Amino acid sequence: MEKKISISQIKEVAQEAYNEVKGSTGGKNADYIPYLANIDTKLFGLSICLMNGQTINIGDTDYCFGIESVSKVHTAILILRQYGAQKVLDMIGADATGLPFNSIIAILLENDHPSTPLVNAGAISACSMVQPVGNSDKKWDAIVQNITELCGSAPQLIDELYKSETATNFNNRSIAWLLKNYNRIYDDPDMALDLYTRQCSLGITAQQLGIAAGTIANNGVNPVTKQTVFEASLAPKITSMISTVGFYEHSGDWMYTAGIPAKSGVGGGVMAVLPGVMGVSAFAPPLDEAGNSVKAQSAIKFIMNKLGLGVFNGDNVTITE
Ligand SMILES: NC(=O)CC[C@H](N)C(=O)O
Repeated sequence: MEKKISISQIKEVAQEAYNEVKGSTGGKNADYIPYLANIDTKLFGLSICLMNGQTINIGDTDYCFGIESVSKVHTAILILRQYGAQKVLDMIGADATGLPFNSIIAILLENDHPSTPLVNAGAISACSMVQPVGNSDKKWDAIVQNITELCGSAPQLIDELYKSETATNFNNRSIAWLLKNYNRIYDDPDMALDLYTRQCSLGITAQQLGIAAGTIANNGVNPVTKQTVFEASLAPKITSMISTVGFYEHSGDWMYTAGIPAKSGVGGGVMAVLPGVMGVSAFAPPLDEAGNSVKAQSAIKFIMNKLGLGVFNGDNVTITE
């Protein structure tokens, strides 16, 4: 069905979502990475990027927080750009795990397969695939360049977070070497792990993530810079991956209740993609038990439900002035 929504309606509903959710006290900061435990729990930002390049920003949308697992989406896009959809499917996979993001059992259950680039195992594997293989500095440049293009501006490494995470990432070290054992690491395992840890430690704002989500929603063309970042045919590939596993073991509940593919990070960021309509990002540090920001989920769900939007609704949505 045809559905028309005005920009002022979106602004109003976004403000309402923000006001509604702002005071909620549920969840708690990630504390297995010491840096994240100390971030102000009250920070809250909400950002929407429309296909005409207009952004709507409410609250702490300029605050630079740890991108963490949201970066898995960006680097999945990078390897899709470098290898194409079929190779990514063959070398990593595109399956849901139904298990926590750092699960080792998931690797064993999938018959040695990292499942998807959007859990820790597949993300470390993705970092190992980034070209040029064998050159850590150039791989890092490619990762940062790709994120910069998706967001329309550069992320900034949070050195303290990088150190904090490197000093405590024992589970991820096991994952990297287990994958090596199964021939699912395509470069040096320690290098792949370090690149993964570093990309998770990049600082990003909700506004930047909203624009990256908007770039995916806009079939690879950044709505703000107008740059074609990736081929349009890759957009449904990345969106399907986000919808199957973006919230880990809560992904099904999320799609059922909110109707929008979204990816979380333990830094409190969430990036959500409504193809052809908008990118939405929200940031607030306290997390639920699966590592997804409580306030970000509530705010995005509120917007979707109130506007009657969702990828499964079958509507042809037009945004009017
Ligand atoms: N879900 C997340 O954001 C996890 C990212 C974090 N760097 C980790 O590997 O544990």
